[in-house]
Amino acid sequence: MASGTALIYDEKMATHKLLWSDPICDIEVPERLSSSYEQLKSYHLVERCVPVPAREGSEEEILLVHSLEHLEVAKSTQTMNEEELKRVSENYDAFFFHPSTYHCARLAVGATLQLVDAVMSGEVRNGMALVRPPGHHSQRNAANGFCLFNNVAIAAEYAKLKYGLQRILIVDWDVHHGQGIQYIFEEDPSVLYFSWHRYEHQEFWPSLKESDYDAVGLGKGKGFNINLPWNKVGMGNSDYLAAFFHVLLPMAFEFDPELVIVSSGYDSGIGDPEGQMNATPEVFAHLTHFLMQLANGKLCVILEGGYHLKSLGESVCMTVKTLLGDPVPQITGEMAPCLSAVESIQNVRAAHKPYWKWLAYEDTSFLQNLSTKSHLLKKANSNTSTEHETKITNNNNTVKVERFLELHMKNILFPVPPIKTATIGSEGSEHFLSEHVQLVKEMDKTEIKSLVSGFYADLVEEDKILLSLGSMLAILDKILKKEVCNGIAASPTAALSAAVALRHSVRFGFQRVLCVFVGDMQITPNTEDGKMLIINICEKEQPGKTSCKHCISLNWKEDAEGNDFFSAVLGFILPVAYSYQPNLTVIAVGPNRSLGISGISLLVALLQGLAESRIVAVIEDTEISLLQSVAKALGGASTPPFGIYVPPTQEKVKKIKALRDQFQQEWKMLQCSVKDGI
Ligand SMILES: COCC(O)(O)CCCCCNCCCN
Ligand SMILES: [Zn+2]
Repeated sequence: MASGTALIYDEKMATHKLLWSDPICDIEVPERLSSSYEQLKSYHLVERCVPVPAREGSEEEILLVHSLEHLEVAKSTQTMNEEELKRVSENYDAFFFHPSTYHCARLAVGATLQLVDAVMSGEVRNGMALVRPPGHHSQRNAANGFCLFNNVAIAAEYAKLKYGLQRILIVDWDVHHGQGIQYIFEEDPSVLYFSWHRYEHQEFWPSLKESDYDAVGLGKGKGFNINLPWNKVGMGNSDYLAAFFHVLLPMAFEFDPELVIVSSGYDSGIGDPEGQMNATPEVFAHLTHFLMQLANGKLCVILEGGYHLKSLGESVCMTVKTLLGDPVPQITGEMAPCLSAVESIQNVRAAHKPYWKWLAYEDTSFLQNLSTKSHLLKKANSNTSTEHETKITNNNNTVKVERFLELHMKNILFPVPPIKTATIGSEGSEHFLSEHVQLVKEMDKTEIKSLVSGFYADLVEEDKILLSLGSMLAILDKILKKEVCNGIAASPTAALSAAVALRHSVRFGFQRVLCVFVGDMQITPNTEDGKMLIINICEKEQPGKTSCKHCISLNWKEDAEGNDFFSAVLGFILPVAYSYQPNLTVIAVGPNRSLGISGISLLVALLQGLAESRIVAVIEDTEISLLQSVAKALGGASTPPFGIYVPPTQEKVKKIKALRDQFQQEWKMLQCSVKDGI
């Protein structure tokens, strides 16, 4: 498994600039690149990356996507004077040429391809290319929206040709629709293109009908083009996360890409004049973290838009920090997607139902009365601004946004704990030690007894159990004191250890502890005070135990063939966990687990997006291979293979839907459809 993060930057790409006055293009300034790079330096992130030089993309590489005519026109501008440059620019929508534009655009293509090579060759695991001019609007025969050559589209064609790839995922989180990419791949089933974009019912540029949710691809490409339109401004962290949980991630895991390329525009971030959205920089750490679990971690992030320099710089730093494997910062804001976002999510899921196994049993009955429904929604949306809208209006005064960004940025980049994972060097633990893991000295018996005597003392009759509790507590203490990021403890009684860990953490002062317990949970601590949230994944209904807000049991028996657990992880566990906003996560695996190792490892990897990646794993000491796989997931040494994808059965989809209906008022990140009767 490759390691390391590439950073590709060449200051020559800052030469391209607007020579005349043009209120549309004047936001695409050279400082976008230089200030992002300076910000990375100021957070000491440049030195932690593997520097990879840019190069000029060759004409042949550019012709993978563009016409010879387009190339020739671009080439001819190098010797033009300002008058001629202005004239040729006027042939395009929102584009400007400078004498250096052609050279810069070739560097942008070359930088992107250098990143693809570095990742595909295994020289690095992932990386980011800071490039301009950007690419996702440019088309076979036209420049458009500040873009001359389509860097990301060329990269996908290049990767297919050079590495024989058959499944490439492009995620476009820029706030504009990358219509260029859509046109290039809309009949191509080997490239899955996902874009969200400000749309406002086709009001917002480029105001295309084909940017709406029902543009699903053409011919063999049907189902491989995903458009998620934002019909209101002010979308925030919860809307973006909901889009990942309920649309992109289930598609991505079913597609199982061999490479992930991000059209990484940050104009979808707070403060940006183009996007007018509310999402804060740390959301890009979460989005990046999710995509790192795909394609064995092979992830290429390519800069597109982003025009508020401070917001852009912070978001770039959040992205690179996460690519480097640092803990993911706590997400801020109310975890509740707005009505308009949920409506778009519901629409795009319905549009894609015919093309995806995970959507086979999607309830699209709302389409029947869509005519009245969408009319009602539009009417409702037009005269009543949702909470987001009001926020954005009073956010509009840039002073407030600037102030927010100043304050917000200070405390984001918290000190990274030096050690990632702690465990006890007890017998048998040598299997799951890896270079990231630090041995923690055992607690002595008296100390343990005092700690444990408070509760469950009667349960602790044997020394063996006492010792294992001591080990777990020694590890847990390191995490609670933030000396390490996460830890793993083997235990003869996982249920008891988990219960002790929960109680100890709450007594230590952690107010919201999430516990995901896989298997039979003999002891269920009292969760009335909301300081714990327990999700118990077990094979069968526990008699007489009904789920409540803070103690949910999810009956799931994994399919024999492979991993069908995605829909539960993505559609239920993560949305509930993100709604709860825990500041510590305990994942425990007891006897009679009903999940496979790959499902549990994927869950551990994804749960690292919570609580600044603070996780303690408590696992039955007989589960040697599970201990190894979870230790790898915690150490970040490798993304656990998530096994063979198996779509959920109708019965399981119904089970998730029933739980979602039961809890979506409490845990609002579960919402992915507009309830009947607006
Ligand atoms: C990859 O390009 C990055 C980008 O998507 O941010 C470019 C935005 C172009 C925005 C053009 N606005 C035209 C308004 C016309 N009334
Ligand atoms: Zn954009």
